[in-house]
Amino acid sequence: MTENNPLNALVATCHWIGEKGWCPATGGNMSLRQDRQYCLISESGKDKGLLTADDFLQVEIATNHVPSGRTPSAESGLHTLLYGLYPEVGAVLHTHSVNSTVLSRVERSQGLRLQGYEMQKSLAGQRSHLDEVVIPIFDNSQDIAALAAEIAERAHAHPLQYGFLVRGHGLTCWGKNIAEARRHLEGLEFLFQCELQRRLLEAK
Ligand SMILES: CSCCC(=O)C(=O)COP(=O)(O)O
Ligand SMILES: [Zn+2]
Repeated sequence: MTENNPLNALVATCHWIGEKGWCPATGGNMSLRQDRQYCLISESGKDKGLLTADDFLQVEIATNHVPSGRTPSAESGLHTLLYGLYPEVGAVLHTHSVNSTVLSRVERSQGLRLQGYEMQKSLAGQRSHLDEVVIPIFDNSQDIAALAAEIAERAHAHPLQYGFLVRGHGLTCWGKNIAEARRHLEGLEFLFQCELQRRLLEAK
């Protein structure tokens, strides 16, 4: 996967996500930072496994203004929140996998604790399975502005890393570029599957 053309790399990543089955129907949304002021976000209501470059709309990070007048993702406010909070974030991927949807409901606290997995090292800066990685969980809301405000509030107390879950909804994860966002997505999805299976087996 080349990032000589980041938009092409993002489109290829969307197709890969579609093949994985992590964005059924019209679920999910994806974006790419253009610069400090603007990002490109997928258009609302499309099958994200079939996106083309024309399906990405420019959105102003500070205001959510869309110069084209078209309709970007209903969850654009979560993407622009991340770009606004963290200048190092270069790409954001939001998916609706079965594992992220179920695990975020089974885990009733405000964070999913992952520990003991070698694959934690797929996440930037993680060096040992002995360390604990906590993926925050937020209750789902149809009010994206309110959800973004809640996430921002928690992020000020505990800076966000890698991704967060929205309960019964899915995963939003990111990276400094598309390759890193994609690695975080694949790593987290693997960890979610392991954790769900572990809980199922240990409950017997
Ligand atoms: C059946 S998808 C419900 C909306 C959603 O959660 C999502 O991720 C897709 O919304 P978008 O506006 O980005 O198409
Ligand atoms: Zn969603």
